Amino acid sequence: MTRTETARPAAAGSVEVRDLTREFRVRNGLTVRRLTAVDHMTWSIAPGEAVGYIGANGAGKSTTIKMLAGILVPSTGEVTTCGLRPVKDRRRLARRIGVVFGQRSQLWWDLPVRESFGILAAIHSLSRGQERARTDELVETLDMGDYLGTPVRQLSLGQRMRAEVAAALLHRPELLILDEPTIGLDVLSKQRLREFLVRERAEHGTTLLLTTHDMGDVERLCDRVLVVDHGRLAYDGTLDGLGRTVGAERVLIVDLAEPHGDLEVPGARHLRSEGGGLRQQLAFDPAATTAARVLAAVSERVEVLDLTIAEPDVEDVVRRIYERAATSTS
Ligand SMILES: Nc1ncnc2c1ncn2[C@@H]1O[C@H](COP(=O)(O)OP(=O)(O)OP(=O)(O)O)[C@@H](O)[C@H]1O
Repeated sequence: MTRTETARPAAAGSVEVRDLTREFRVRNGLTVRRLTAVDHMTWSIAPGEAVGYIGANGAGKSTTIKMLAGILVPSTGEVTTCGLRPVKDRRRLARRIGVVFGQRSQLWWDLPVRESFGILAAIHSLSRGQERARTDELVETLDMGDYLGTPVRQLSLGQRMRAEVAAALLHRPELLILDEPTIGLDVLSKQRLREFLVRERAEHGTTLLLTTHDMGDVERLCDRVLVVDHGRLAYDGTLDGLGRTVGAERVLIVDLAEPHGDLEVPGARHLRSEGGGLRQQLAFDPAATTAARVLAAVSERVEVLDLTIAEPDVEDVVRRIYERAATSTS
């Protein structure tokens, strides 16, 4: 937290969800059926935590987030965001949270980025001085100087996402909610955005809640993971714990100097070979061994020119959780 900031209230950035349910009426021809998108969920997030909210397509993530932000009304149950009732206190809440929906822009499409920031600063009643100081800080850390004068519609996806995140953080919210912040970004843009978010949290103690299908986001940014499955909470804990719970594997991909038959090394499972054995993939359980140990074992046998470590895919992890849930209830 910076020295210039005023003390934050006790509930700063917290979220509390109790028995939260949201149903939709879905029309199919002449029939209307009820769909439970969020199903009696109970969990909370403490001030300053960084939480990944993950689950398969249609699991109920966006619906939950919309209720936290006051965009959707719960069917039953309770939600408290930063100590406020999101729908009733929506305007007060808007001053205390920042929301980025990857697919939807909060910027003015035809205006230069700088002007969008100016409008948002006015909406949040920032003084000229506050606006300038905060914009300068965000422009520098997010490296946006080159396109501040460019209309939003002309920005690349990576540039626009940086501008979206800056827009959401302009008023220095206690809670930042990001829905798929890195979707469609190239590796460098993802890395930049993640580094920025890590720094922002460290400096301002901002609570972070993000939905993502990219395990890298969760790994780099989150202390805790909530997994949602068909509107219900399926897991609450650390990412390591999640990997252990479902036995999520990582994959070491090695490029060899010479073609070689399928590599068999202790602690790893040969997945596939390509290029006549020049590139090989080995799966390993990060709870049981490390990438360094597997690589050392490979290097004893062959000369390695290059390597990559593939993270477990979030969909894969989530699928495994469903499989476990299905077998434990059958
Ligand atoms: N306005 C709506 N009307 C009817 N059904 C809806 C509405 N919004 C969401 N749903 C349904 O609710 C369920 C949960 O949707 P939601 O968008 O919350 O999922 P999600 O986990 O965010 O998925 P994704 O990862 O694809 O974004 C889905 O079956 C979806 O079709």
